[in-house]
Amino acid sequence: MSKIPVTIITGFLGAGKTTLLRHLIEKSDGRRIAIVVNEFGSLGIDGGTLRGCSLPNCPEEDIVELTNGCLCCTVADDFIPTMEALLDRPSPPEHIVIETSGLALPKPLLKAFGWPSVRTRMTVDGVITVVDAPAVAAGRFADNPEAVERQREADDSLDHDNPLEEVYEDQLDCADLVVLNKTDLLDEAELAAIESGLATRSRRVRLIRAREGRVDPAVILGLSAAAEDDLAARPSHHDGADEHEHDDFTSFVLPLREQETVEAFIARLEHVARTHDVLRMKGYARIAGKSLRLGVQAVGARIRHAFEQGEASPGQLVVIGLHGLDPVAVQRSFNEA
Ligand SMILES: Nc1nc2c(ncn2[C@@H]2O[C@H](COP(=O)(O)OP(=O)(O)OP(=O)(O)O)[C@@H](O)[C@H]2O)c(=O)[nH]1
Repeated sequence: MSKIPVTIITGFLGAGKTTLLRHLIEKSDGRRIAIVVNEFGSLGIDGGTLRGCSLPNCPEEDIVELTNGCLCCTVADDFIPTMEALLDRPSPPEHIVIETSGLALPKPLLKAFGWPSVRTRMTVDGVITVVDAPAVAAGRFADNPEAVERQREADDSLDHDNPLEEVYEDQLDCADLVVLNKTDLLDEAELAAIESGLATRSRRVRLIRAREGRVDPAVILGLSAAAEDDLAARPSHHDGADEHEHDDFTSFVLPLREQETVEAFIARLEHVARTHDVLRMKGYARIAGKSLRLGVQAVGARIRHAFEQGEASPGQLVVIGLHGLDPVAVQRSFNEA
């Protein structure tokens, strides 16, 4: 019996995983793909976005959401039973694509493919890591080495771990293919600088550029990497650790009342993004006098919005940031703008 190929799509918060996945489904040429989506934060916004595609080759029942925490930490309870249920369907999918949460470490997930109940029936075709090019260019994932050195000189007991950098590097070092996304937001010199930085990493993988996650499915599906057999070549900051916690990050949901205008709503979000170190916001709200709800997506200070179908009230906003981000202070900033 041939094994069902599984593609894992990973990448930091807001890099463009759902956008890429949506493009993949649209262009998949009738191939029956099941999607497993995992989110950090409790709302299931990504599942809703993908269901909104309404494509004949991706019916709603083929989109499975795992929202009970981070995939890499809930492998036994949630993930394995979900995969078994997909395999046991009367007509199993031809390909399975898993979108991990932006904070997930892909390696524990890869290890799960060694479990007896799935090992003989599935193989990891490839790990695709989506990189947010402007976030890398802005130094989001890298500390200034001189500043770290100064800190260490001042206090040599300092255990300096940058959680953003760790997650980003773990995702890169697990990849079979790196997609450098959002290339529309940088110039050629900036892109070339990121590419040469990535080329110095120990794990050499193919790297391609993309806008709006537009990558030919033939490039992404069918890598035949059998990644589960190749764990040793994929280093992780958490190798040797039994558990991986997400205490470095926090997520909460703000309820949103009806907003007077689109402009006023976006101004509130901009104010929050300026006032707090928010990594990611996504959600929706009802706008006075409009029948569709307004969906919003913010990555750092960059905000996009569009009217969309779906339940509009109560409006909700998922906010993700580093540990210590205070929901009360964020709500206050939102209200005061
Ligand atoms: N300018 C620009 N924006 C993009 C591009 N690709 C995606 N985006 C936007 O970036 C935001 C985040 O995209 P998503 O696809 O939701 O990112 P994600 O990685 O799935 O996010 P999480 O699941 O929260 O980690 C959205 O507003 C997208 O429209 C791109 O190539 N260029």
